[in-house]
Amino acid sequence: MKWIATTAGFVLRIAAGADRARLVKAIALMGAGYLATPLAAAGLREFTDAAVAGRAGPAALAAGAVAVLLIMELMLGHFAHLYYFEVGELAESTLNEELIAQVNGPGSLERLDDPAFADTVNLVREDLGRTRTAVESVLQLGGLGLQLVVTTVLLATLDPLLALLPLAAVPSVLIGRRAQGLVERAKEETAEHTRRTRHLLRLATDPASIKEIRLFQAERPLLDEHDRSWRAASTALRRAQLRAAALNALGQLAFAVAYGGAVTLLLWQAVAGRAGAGDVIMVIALAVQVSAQVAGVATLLTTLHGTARTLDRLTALAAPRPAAGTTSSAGAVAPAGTVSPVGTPSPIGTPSPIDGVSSAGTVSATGAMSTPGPAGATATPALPPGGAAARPGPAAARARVPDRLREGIVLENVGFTYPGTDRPVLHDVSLTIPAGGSVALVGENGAGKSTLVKLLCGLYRPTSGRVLVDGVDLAAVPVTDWWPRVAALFQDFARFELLLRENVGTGDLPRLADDAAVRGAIGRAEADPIVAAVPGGLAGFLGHGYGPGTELSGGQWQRLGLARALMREDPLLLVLDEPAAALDAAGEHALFERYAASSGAAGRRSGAITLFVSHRFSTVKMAGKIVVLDRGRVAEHGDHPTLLAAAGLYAELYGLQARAYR
Ligand SMILES: Nc1ncnc2c1ncn2[C@@H]1O[C@H](COP(=O)(O)OP(=O)(O)OP(=O)(O)O)[C@@H](O)[C@H]1O
Repeated sequence: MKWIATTAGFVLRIAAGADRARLVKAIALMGAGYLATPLAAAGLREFTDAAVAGRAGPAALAAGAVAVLLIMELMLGHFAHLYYFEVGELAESTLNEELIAQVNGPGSLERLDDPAFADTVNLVREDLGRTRTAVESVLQLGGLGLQLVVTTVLLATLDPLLALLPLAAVPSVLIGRRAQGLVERAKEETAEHTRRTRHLLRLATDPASIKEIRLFQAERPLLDEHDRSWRAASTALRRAQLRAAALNALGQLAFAVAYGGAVTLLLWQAVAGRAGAGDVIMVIALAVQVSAQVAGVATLLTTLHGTARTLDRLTALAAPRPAAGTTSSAGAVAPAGTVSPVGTPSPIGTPSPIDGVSSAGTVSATGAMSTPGPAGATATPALPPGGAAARPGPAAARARVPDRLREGIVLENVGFTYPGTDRPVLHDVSLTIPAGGSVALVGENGAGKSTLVKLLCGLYRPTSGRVLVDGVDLAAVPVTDWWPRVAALFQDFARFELLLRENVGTGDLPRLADDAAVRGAIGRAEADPIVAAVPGGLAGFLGHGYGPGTELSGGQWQRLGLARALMREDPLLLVLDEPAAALDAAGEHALFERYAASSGAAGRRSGAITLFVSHRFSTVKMAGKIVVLDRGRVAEHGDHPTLLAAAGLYAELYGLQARAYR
């Protein structure tokens, strides 16, 4: 039964944190309302005895008291509801924030790749919608507890044996809990089917995918698959719910027998002359209340049990989790300082491998940083076998991100396996990207370009090897220090359906409302025509998702994504993962020429590195260094003339594209 106190305590703490004054008022009103019910039964006894004895005055007084108590029961519950409803909404918002923090904590990308984590997030997201009910349940449970005590005392005054009546509730409560456990387990077991069903539904209704579904005439197979998933989930759930209902009925039956016994006992005493008419009326009224109270407690406990499960899931989200894959060092990460939902020392607050200081040390001891060659680039000498052992010991202090890059970024034997998989997608990547340089990553689909980009951005951590920024191991730097120095446009960039100003300004939150800064970034991305075309300009709403906004074309969304990436004026690393994929060829060329000029200036100013991924070789050849990835390995690197002369994979890919354009 400890879980009841733990869960109720948690819910009350969250509710008090949301609005203590309202919570106190709700408790007071609710307590008085619940107390009124058994007292009304006692009033009925007085009324009956006085009426039977022909005492009109006391009978009228008792009748008035009963009326007032019944009005209190109705009214106070209603007013309490107004208070706890608002408190519940605020508590839900608090828990939503907790969930958002869990899902968006540093390193969370790795965890979202884990299907079990994703399932738990889905379940919690659904459960949190019932937080208001949880607050209500806890208050009602308290009220019912109070009622039960008063009812038991009143019953005991008639016959001590009757005090045992509430005990008859215990089996039904325990059975009810077991029944709820069955349903919850079924929910967990079917979570994957439920997730798939939702995904298929989203696919079938999302304007972005519906075009392809229509064109490929995939509605039927999609619907069939949706039906199969839905059936698999709902059949198992229905079975569990039927079993739970049967168990609940069994519990209620046990209580019904006890109830009948109590009324019979009092009737027998009345026949024997040991009890009056008022006593019989009171026991009938109270026993009915006990029945309702017990049923209420059982229902509320099952609701609370659901809440306890939600807490377990929230705690599970916060718990460090061994990374999937083979030897990943990446662990579960959550924002520091968060408090465990159940009030126990939180795994959330413990230093995590990605935002704490790792044992990898602070400064590269390998001397691997090489000076830029004529093409502005040199390969990093690979570490000898056992190179990891040459690392410095545990860092004495948190490593710092340099203010400006003097040397550059070095990848040292970097390997990577996505969590939840066992197939490495990067193998032994060793590279030097000199400060101020511009690098193009090329390679066939699935070669690992975007993965490398994510590692450089600190969104994932290498499974093996290191990423060094001016000799500082990124693993030793809190990622939240690194991220402000990175600007990026990802291949799957976000479409923020917000105001145009917000869509772009999000790239540098402190300057979100700085129109000059936003316009500057828009200018650098050559996105001014979009601002002119959107009614309201910067204050215009984008997308149809949440209001009457302007829908943009794919290329226009990407331009704004680029502007967002260019909001940060002083990044050490600017990453553009296929920034021109949705742009026309002229647009791409103009963009890169302009972009190369400004990135050159940034490189001279702060040593900033520009890294872009592109499949268009007319763009790629502008880069100071080109890195060719082939199935997760660096196949070759160098500048355009060097790679052409080498007549390797680059020359082959370049030749193919050049011929296609001839
Ligand atoms: N989140 C993920 N979980 C598991 N595997 C992934 C994930 N993202 C990518 N992969 C796998 O990693 C490999 C490299 O993917 P990546 O996106 O880095 O390739 P890419 O070179 O950027 O390809 P493209 O040119 O198509 O964008 C692919 O085999 C892909 O299936």
